[in-house]
Formats: sequence, C-alpha cells, structure tokens
Amino acid sequence: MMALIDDARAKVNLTLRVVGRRVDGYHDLESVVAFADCADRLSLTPAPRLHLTTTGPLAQACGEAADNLVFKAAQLLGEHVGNLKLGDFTLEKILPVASGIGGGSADAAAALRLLAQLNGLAIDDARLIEVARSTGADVPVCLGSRGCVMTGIGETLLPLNLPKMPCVMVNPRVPVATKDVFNALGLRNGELLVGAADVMDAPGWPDDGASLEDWVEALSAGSNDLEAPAMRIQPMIGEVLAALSATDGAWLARMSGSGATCFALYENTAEAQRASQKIQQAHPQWWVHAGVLS
Ligand SMILES: C[C@](O)(CO)[C@H](O)COP(=O)(O)OP(=O)(O)OC[C@H]1O[C@@H](n2ccc(N)nc2=O)[C@H](O)[C@@H]1O
Ligand SMILES: Nc1ncnc2c1ncn2[C@@H]1O[C@H](COP(=O)(O)OP(=O)(O)OP(=O)(O)O)[C@@H](O)[C@H]1O
Repeated sequence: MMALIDDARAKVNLTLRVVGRRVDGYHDLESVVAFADCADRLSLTPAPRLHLTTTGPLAQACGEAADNLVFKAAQLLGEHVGNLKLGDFTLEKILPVASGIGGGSADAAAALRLLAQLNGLAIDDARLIEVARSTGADVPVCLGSRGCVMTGIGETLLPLNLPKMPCVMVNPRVPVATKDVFNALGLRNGELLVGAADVMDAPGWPDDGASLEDWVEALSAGSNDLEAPAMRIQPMIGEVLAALSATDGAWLARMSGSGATCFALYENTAEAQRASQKIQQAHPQWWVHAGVLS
C-alpha cells in the first residue's frame, strides 16, 4: 500500500483570553483560532510496528523520536482501539518548535487523522477525540484544523467561518516553553479572572459571511493575555511585535499562543509579501512566513 500523507497546519491564536485557573493547574481560555498555509508534512506507510523518522530543516529541534507527540498520540490510540493498524511515520519538520503555533499538536493531530484513515475510523470517533485531548490541550483543535472559538482548556470547539486573512508570521528562533508562560501569569489554582456574568455579556464574534474588515475590527478589540508574561520571559517578542507593527498596512500585530511567534494581518497578499521581505531583510536569522490564515 502507498503512503498516506497529510499536512499538519500551523495554528494561530487570533485572540487568547485567560478566564481563570482550574484546581488542577490548567487554565480555562477563550481563543479565536485560525489555521495557516504553512505546515509540517506527515506520511504513514502501513507496517506491523510503530516507527517514526523525522526529516526537514527543523528535525533536530524537536527532540527524540520516542518523546515526539506523533508517537504519543499513536501509542495512546493503540491503547484505545483494539488491533489498531500502525506503521512507519515520516515527519518533515518545517514549523519552528516551541513557538506558539502548535507544531507538535498539529503533528499529533495529523497522525490521528492518518491512523483514522488507515483503520476506517470516523474523524469524530469518540476514541480519537479522547486521545487528542490526552495528547495535549491544542490537539483537539488541530484535529479539525479549521477556524473556531476554543474554550475550556481547549476541548470545546465552536466552528467559525473566517474570511481568508492575508498575514505575516514571524518567529525569532528562540523557543518559549508554554508551561513557563502560563506559570508567569501567577494565578493560584482555582482562581477566576472572569466572572460567569462577564462571559455571558462578552460581545459575540462576527456572523457567518462577515468581511475581513469586520473581523479585524472585532479581533482588534481582543488581546492575547499571554503576551505580557511571555515578553517577561523572552523580551525579543517585543522586537518581533515592533517589527510587524512598523510594516506598511499592518492592521493588527499580536502574539500567537504562548509565543514567541507573532503575526500581523493585512488587507491583501501583496502587502503581506512586502512586509515579510522587509522583516526578513532586517532580520535574516528570523523565521518569516507570508501567507493566508483561514
Ligand atoms: C497556549 C495554547 O497554545 C493556546 O492555544 C495552548 O493552550 C497550549 O496547548 P499545548 O501546548 O497543547 O499544552 P499542553 O501540552 O497540554 O500543556 C503544556 C503546559 O501548559 C499549561 N497549560 C496548557 C493549556 C492550558 N489550557 N492551560 C495550561 O495551564 C500546563 O501547565 C501544561 O503543563
Ligand atoms: N512533533 C513535534 N514537533 C515539535 N515539538 C515536539 C514534537 N513532539 C514533541 N515535541 C516537544 O514539544 C515541545 C513543544 O513543541 P511545539 O512546537 O508543539 O510547541 P508550541 O508551538 O509552543 O505549541 P502550543 O502552541 O501548542 O503551545 C517541544 O519543546 C518539543 O520538545
């Protein structure tokens, strides 16, 4: 049988509000999530045993194969589904690691989609969703890889019809650990930041079919609550945001997830291309991607 192939698209948190900290230490969030047109690529060749080879420019950065989230997700699914057909995965690692765009989560989700395809499981099979949740907070949203409002710690997903959003994504190639950023918020276990009434009163997001301008206006009123703690841990995030904000036509510049990747939105792809060239010239060592979020 030929190899099955899937893209593991980068996730971008267009907004991220921290609602509070649960008693188990995880944080409840509300986040508008979009997906980018840059991705890792995962292939699966059916074989009797689970195996992973990592290739591509960032293969070294993502650590030992045994610790890879692709491996973890596949092993967990094997524990939930009897006689699961497995195989040889090859991961072409392109996305920066520990960068707030959910690369590892996207890879794990792609692994689950490929195993679902190989084993004839539906993508909304409860076991697949359960394994996605156990693999990491960002894995459920990456399973569908479509725009949505994500709440809880990442398990509740409300699909959104986002317009195509021309963007530039920039990572300064310094890793930032998600756990450290959440801890730097300094919330106690069980501490609530936003009362239930505030959540009920919060303005909704634009309706289906809303324009790019409507969305940019709504997103601009939001924020990423992890930006300040992440900047304390890695001040270079401030430089990335300044570089994006200084480009012609940048409508909104913000950090994604727990950083350090930041993005800016533009009216059209030509403007985004010009902005990305300007930033790449000034910072040849940074990872810069011009594309479209949707
Ligand atoms: C910041 C986001 O990227 C936003 O999409 C995600 O919430 C992070 O998702 P993730 O990287 O898949 O997170 P996990 O691998 O499950 O957790 C890493 C660490 O982040 C913290 N964590 C994660 C998610 C969450 N809602 N609250 C948390 O406090 C926990 O300390 C956890 O030990
Ligand atoms: N397939 C993978 N790709 C990248 N990192 C992986 C992978 N599997 C395990 N890891 C480990 O997970 C850690 C987090 O990597 P990842 O790139 O997913 O972070 P992130 O982009 O900050 O994610 P998020 O936005 O979900 O917080 C890395 O330090 C790495 O050691």
